[in-house]
Amino acid sequence: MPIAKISPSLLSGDFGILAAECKRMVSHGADWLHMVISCLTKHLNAFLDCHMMVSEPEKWVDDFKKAGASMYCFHIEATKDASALIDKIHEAGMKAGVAVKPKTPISAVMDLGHKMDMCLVMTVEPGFGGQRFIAECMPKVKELRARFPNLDIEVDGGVSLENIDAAAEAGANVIVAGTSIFKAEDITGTIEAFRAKVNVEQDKLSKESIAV
Ligand SMILES: O=C(CO)[C@H](O)[C@H](O)COP(=O)(O)O
Repeated sequence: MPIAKISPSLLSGDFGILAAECKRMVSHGADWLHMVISCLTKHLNAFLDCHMMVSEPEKWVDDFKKAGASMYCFHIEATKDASALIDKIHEAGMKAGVAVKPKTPISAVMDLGHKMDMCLVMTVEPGFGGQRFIAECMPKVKELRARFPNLDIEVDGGVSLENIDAAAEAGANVIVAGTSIFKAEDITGTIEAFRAKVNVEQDKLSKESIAV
């Protein structure tokens, strides 16, 4: 049962982020959650980016904070008041991420651009690893990056060496990868290739914004 993915990211320093996939954990109850996240924080000094693929994301904020989560990323489709939920997450002392499913227009989160710490643009339907990267989501990343040059933008789902160029060129700077990392012959080399591509594109974007 995969519960954590390594995400090479600009946010992350040398270790990468551990993006906990919280749908399965939540289904096992709060004790299981505390066990897994507390255990990770005990043994790893990593930024814990928790992607909450759950309904009623408001319910889990305090439990995740207690367990040691660094970022609480909820789905825009799962809440009626995203702005209030971001406030609640910040008050609890975590960073707030907002995830958008492939069919949800990016306009759904544009008003939150100055408030959220990260936007996760899903590149597969949430559910399971090993799906095909949906390249049609890249214009959403591009639009978000054009409007918010300093926002962390994450992509998650089917990301691999074949499509990292498209994601990085669109402006994504936080990469979640499961299959392409864990099935790679050279895991370190694959993470380094992701990181290098993201860094090159982020440098280009920051030079462009200075020039404007
Ligand atoms: O969150 C997920 C789907 O909901 C997966 O974990 C995500 O798609 C990453 O896995 P892979 O890189 O194998 O696609």
